[in-house]
Amino acid sequence: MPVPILLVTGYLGAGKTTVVNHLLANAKGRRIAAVVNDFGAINIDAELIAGASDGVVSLANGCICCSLEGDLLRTLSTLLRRDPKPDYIVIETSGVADPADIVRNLMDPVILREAPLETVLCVLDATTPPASLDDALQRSQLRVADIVALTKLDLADEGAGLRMREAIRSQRVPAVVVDARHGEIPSALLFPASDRAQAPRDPGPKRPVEERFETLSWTSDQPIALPRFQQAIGRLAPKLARAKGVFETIEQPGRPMVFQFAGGRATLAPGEAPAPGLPRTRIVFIAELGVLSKAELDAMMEACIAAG
Ligand SMILES: Nc1nc2c(ncn2[C@@H]2O[C@H](COP(=O)(O)OP(=O)(O)OP(=O)(O)O)[C@@H](O)[C@H]2O)c(=O)[nH]1
Repeated sequence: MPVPILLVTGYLGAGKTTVVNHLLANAKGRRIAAVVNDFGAINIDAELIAGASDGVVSLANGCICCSLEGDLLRTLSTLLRRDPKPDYIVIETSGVADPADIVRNLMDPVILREAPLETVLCVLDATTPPASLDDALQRSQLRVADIVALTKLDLADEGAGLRMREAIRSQRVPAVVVDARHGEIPSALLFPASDRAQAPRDPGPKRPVEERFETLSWTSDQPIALPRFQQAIGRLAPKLARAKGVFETIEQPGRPMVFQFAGGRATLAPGEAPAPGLPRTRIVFIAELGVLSKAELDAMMEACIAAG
C-alpha cells in the first residue's frame, strides 16, 4: 500500500508546528511519521512536536528544499522500509523553504509510487497584512497548496480573515481555504479516505536559490534572567523574522519554558525538560541576512545570564 504524504508549508512562524501537533494529537490510531526541518543548527520544532505516533525525524542545519534534498529522499526511503510502515507521512518544511522544490523532489518516480504526495497544506497567519502575499517566497508557498489554513484568527481583527481570503483569490490560488483555530483542521480534509493514484504535479520552473535568511543559535547551561531577556527581545524585535527556544529562568528554576517570537509577538509557555545532554537554554534567532550580528546577539544574551 502506498503511504500518502502531507506536505506542510507556510512562512516563518505562521503556525505549521501548531497544526502538525494538533494533527498528531488527533491521529485516531493512524500511524503518522513526522519529518521536521528547521534550517538552523538546533531543531526546536522536533522538540515541540509531541506525540508523533510513529516517531519524529529531524532534519536540521540546512533546508530540505535545497541543501538537504538528498536527506529528505533517504529519510522517506527509511520510513517506507519500517515494519509496520506508517499510514501517513507528514513533512513540515522550514518557514523559508520553497515548497515547489520539495514537490519537484517528491516527483521522483519511486517515491511517487510508494509515497505519493497527497496534499499540500499552506499555513497562513491571518494577522499579517494581505500585501505580504506579494512576497515571492510566500507566493510560491501558496501556489502549490491544495488547502490554505488561516491561523491566529483569534488575534486578528474581524475583517482580517475575509481580506486574506480576498488576497488569496487575487493570487489565483485554486486551494480550499479553511480557518484553523489553534491548529485545528478537520483531519478528513488533510487525509482524504482515498486510494486513488496521485498524478505527478508540475511545481513550475525552478527558481534560483535565494539566500535570504540566516539562523543564529545561542545555547547555555545557565538559566536566564527573565526581565533582562524581555528587554533584550524588545531591542532585537525589529531585526527578527522569527525566534524560538527552550530555557529555564532564574525566577522559576526547574520549570522549562518555551519561548516563541512570531509575527512581532512574543510568548512564553511551560515546556518539557530537555533530553539528557542538551544545554538547558537553546534559542534560535532567524533574521534577514546581515541584519543581526552574532557578536551583538551573543553580547545581549550573555547579559541575560550574567550575575548582577
Ligand atoms: N493565538 C494564536 N497563536 C497561534 C495560533 N497558531 C499558532 N500560534 C502561535 O504562533 C507561534 C508560532 O507557531 P508555530 O506553530 O511554531 O509556527 P511555525 O510555522 O511552525 O514556525 P516556524 O517553523 O519557525 O516557521 C506559536 O507561539 C504558536 O503558539 C493560533 O491560531 N492562535
